[in-house]
Amino acid sequence: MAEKIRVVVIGAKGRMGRETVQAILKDEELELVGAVDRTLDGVSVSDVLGVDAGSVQFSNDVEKTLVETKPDVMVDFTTPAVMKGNIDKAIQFGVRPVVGTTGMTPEEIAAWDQACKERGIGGVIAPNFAIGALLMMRFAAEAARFLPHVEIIEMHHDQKLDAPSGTAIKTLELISQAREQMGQGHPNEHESIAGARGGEIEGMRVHSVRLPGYVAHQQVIFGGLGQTLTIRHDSINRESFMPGVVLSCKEVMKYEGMVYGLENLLF
Ligand SMILES: NC(=O)C1=CN([C@@H]2O[C@H](COP(=O)(O)OP(=O)(O)OC[C@H]3O[C@@H](n4cnc5c(N)ncnc54)[C@H](O)[C@@H]3O)[C@@H](O)[C@H]2O)C=CC1
Ligand SMILES: O=C(O)C1=N[C@H](C(=O)O)C[C@H](O)C1
Repeated sequence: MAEKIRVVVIGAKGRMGRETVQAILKDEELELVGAVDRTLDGVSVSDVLGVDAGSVQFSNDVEKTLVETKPDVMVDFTTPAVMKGNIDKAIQFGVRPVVGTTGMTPEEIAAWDQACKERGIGGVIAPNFAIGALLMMRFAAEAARFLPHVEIIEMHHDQKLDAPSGTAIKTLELISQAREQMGQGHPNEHESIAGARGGEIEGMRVHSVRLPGYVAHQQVIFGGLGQTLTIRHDSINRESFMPGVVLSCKEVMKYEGMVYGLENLLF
């Protein structure tokens, strides 16, 4: 049998991290060799997460974990503030980053792409790993060719740090590539409450809702003459992201450079 792909998970005690640990443990081609989270050091992953992770212990030190466990792949589900340093370290040690954490700039992605190529390794940055969300983005880009007036409402749990979501930003990027540059709405519109019209990317408005009860949801709403079209995706739990995470851990072994968007590995 081929050697397993060795994976460490950073942010392993978080909502996405613990789901990822379980998905890796279930997959026959992947091996969990390390788990990192902020406050945990030398504590059994099995004990903390209630799974059978063998002898793998938590560490609170990304660099030490990368050096000692020599993984092929580092999966990051942490925070916008710490994810960047983790990607830099992974590339420095020749470990392929698979990043779900949102909140990076196009310039940073371009620099990591260059660094991965220089190191001869692949990387994945995926604002959303759920196949339904990728299809939503694809259909939205297609719809924008015919109905170019568009706004997004994204809805997430109230513990999310970044707004708008990485998925909303990626959707608007894909739409702006698909439609002609244009203005939207009334040129003289005025907000009597600041922020009422949401954020703006290339003339398109995005509205972020944060409430308990939500997981991850997005509506892309198009308006045309006498009609509207709404494309909606709902992640009703975090298992929805796992096939994409597992696929990325495998595909990232096969190329060089940083891929931004799982659609580039799927479609
Ligand atoms: N790409 C995708 O499909 C998805 C992406 N996300 C993104 O993933 C990120 C994480 O989301 P959640 O799991 O919901 O957050 P969370 O808050 O539940 O988990 C983050 C974890 O990172 C740990 N952490 C923070 N600083 C750390 C450090 N310096 N070193 C090691 N660990 C550290 C925290 O202790 C926590 O356990 C967010 O940016 C979110 O937007 C979430 C869901 C899906
Ligand atoms: O924080 C989350 O939960 C999610 N974050 C990602 C994003 O910002 O788009 C992906 C998904 O929406 C869940």
